Amino acid sequence: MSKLKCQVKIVSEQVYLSIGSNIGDRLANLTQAVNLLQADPAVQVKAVSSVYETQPWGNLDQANFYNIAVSLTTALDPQALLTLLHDIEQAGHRRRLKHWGPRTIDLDIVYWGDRQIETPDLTVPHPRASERNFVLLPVQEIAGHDLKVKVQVEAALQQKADQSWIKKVEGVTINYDK
Ligand SMILES: Nc1ncnc2c1ncn2[C@@H]1O[C@H](COP(=O)(O)OP(=O)(O)OP(=O)(O)O)[C@@H](O)[C@H]1O
Ligand SMILES: Nc1nc2c(c(=O)[nH]1)N=C(CO)CN2
Repeated sequence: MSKLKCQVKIVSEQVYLSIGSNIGDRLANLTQAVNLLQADPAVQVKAVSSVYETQPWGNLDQANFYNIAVSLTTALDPQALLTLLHDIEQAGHRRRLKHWGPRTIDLDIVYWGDRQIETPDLTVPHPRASERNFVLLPVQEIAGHDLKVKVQVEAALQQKADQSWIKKVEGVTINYDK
């Protein structure tokens, strides 16, 4: 009798990232980050939102951002994904100079399915996501049939906590290697 080979790949629930840039070529910085995510064999990018130009949040005295949301599944655990995000920030020459200050690239984990994660260096859902239009609106765009995320985002938007402006950049998309 021939042996039946069965390959099981364990993937996560849907993970949502928020990615932002306000130094240098913002579109190129975002595109590089998505390509580096997709290049990791343990990551499968599922959707990328439109590119949004957004008013700086928290520290108004800096250039406008480009922001996107990305959904993905991954075989990495949360800590390992955070390490990958930090590696991608380093590849994008991210400098940690000022709290909520200008940056070439910034990647945050917004939601991980409906999991609550609390470790010394990782809190999910992201503790400030619900206060940020630049996170909520791009995530809402790609939530699709993900009802749990849709409900969370809509509840946060109804609170209207964030008055800052956000607008879609027309005619621009993130081109990544699918
Ligand atoms: N959900 C999360 N996603 C990404 N980083 C997180 C998260 N929760 C906690 N952290 C921790 O936050 C640290 C600081 O992150 P970072 O310098 O990008 O903050 P920030 O983007 O300036 O501010 P904010 O956290 O308000 O977006 C990271 O090194 C990471 O350990
Ligand atoms: N518009 C906008 N403002 C911000 C952003 C960002 O990505 N977009 N990131 C911050 C720190 O995470 C602080 N402020």
